[in-house]
Amino acid sequence: MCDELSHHFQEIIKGLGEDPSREGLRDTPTRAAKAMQFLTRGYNESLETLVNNAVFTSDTDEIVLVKDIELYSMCEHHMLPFIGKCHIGYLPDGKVLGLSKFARIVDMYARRLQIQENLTRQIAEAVRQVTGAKGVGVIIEAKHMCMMMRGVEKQNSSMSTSVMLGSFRRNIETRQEFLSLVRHQ
Ligand SMILES: Nc1nc2c(ncn2[C@@H]2O[C@H](COP(=O)(O)OP(=O)(O)OP(=O)(O)O)[C@@H](O)[C@H]2O)c(=O)[nH]1
Ligand SMILES: [Zn+2]
Repeated sequence: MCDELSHHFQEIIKGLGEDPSREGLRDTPTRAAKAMQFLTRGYNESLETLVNNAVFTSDTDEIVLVKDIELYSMCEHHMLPFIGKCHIGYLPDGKVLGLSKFARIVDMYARRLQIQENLTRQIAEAVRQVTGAKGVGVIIEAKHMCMMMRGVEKQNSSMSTSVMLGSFRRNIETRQEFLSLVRHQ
């Protein structure tokens, strides 16, 4: 797989009019193939393995918030990075998830070719599936290199996306509490 990717990167380098045999580029196809595999390693992960049964019984009945989880993803339109942070809140229903697992879930979906809206939904649905929570809210704020380095070249705009499930969707007070926790905590 890496060999095949590496071959394609060599062709890309040639297509750009560069000489893939010059010293600085000699190992670049292999490096680039490895880097790209790293950046999309989420395809090789599964929710079950990642969670590793780290779901614990708890009678907490307040919103749990995990804020400012940094994320690095690749837009599926240009294969350029988008970079930002993710906030996840949930209202447990007898079970809580190991803290680190939220960041692992974010990475599993972020490390793929993505659009931000789908990424947000996939994270929310995974958290709901794993915890059986009464409600889940996910917000992502990100900057897209395809809008900054090329195209419209806007350096200061960012995109916010959110997905609210269960009580976060139905109950305005729960949703407001989540939003104010994200803003103020
Ligand atoms: N909704 C959404 N759009 C995205 C995301 N990442 C990139 N895009 C957009 O995908 C669109 C692709 O538009 P096209 O017109 O097909 O491609 P393009 O000619 O390269 O577009 P420009 O970026 O406007 O130059 C652009 O508007 C991008 O800004 C994302 O995560 N969500
Ligand atoms: Zn893009």
